[in-house]
Amino acid sequence: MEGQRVIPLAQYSGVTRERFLQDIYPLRKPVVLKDIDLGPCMTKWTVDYLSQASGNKEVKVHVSAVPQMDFLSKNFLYRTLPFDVFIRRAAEAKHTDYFISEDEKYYLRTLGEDPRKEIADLRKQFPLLADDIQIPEYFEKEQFFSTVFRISSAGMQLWTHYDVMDNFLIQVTGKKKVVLYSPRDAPYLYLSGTKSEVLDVDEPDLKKYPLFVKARRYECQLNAGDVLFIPALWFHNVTSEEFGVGVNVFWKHLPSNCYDKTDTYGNKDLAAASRAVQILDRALKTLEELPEEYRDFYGRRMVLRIQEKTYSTNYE
Ligand SMILES: O=C(O)CCC(=O)C(=O)O
Ligand SMILES: [Fe+2]
Repeated sequence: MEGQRVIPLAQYSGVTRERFLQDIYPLRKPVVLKDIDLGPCMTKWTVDYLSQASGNKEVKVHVSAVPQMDFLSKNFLYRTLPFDVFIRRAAEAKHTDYFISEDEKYYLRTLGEDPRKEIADLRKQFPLLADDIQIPEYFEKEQFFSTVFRISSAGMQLWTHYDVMDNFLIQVTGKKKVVLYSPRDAPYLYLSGTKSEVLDVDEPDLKKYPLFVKARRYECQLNAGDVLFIPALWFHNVTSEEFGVGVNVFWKHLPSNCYDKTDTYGNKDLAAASRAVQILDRALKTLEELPEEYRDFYGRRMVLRIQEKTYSTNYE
């Protein structure tokens, strides 16, 4: 976007668990951690090796004719492929076998065996490969939620969204550009559930999304070996500049009973948040019983009350 200010993320090198927990985690801001020992995956995870290690495991992938995936127009397909076929296609620019076109793009976000009930865990779904990666466990064992493969073709862009768990996005191979927005800027992102309708964050349609200019754009480049800490609720938009293999680990920042028990992706709103939204919907339905003049009056007063009671004064 013309002239928009970009706020670079802070970067730290060789951060230990102790330092992370003391100095970085409490700030609840995204940061890039460099030079962390991620284990043998850093040299081992070539296309050939990945294909051989877990080749015949079936994976469900996103396939798109264009690099910018669009959840509104659904310009992508879901297809199932053996892991080795998927890896080869994601790594090549032109395909001889394809679903849509010879330059279609691929994206994999791994799931549990039964995606509705089971949570993604590399140790269960890819045990051989899981041994190659040393996940920075800068949280208690009980807080662990999931480990997810994020593998994409060069150019692929994933829409802006938030997740409800804390997250380390570990870039093992390839390069990514990640654009982030604070949870505070949610009012400017035109949300549809957990996703932003502003798909093109570089050239947004400002006639359609005029408030988007107010969203402060944080940005980082992830190179092989980098780990991005994404706190829960921080929006992220990810573009793979090269074919690359990433793994992300979600963990629970709050006590387990705060989360939705049916959440297998790490992106269902907290149980109390969903309940509050339902109650608000009922209040809105009730306000419809009033004539416009009164609805407006009580509506404005309720907004004020919500602001007074919920907004944090802890602004930067
Ligand atoms: O890197 C990607 O492909 C997306 C990462 C992401 O959305 C996440 O880790 O929550
Ligand atoms: Fe995410």
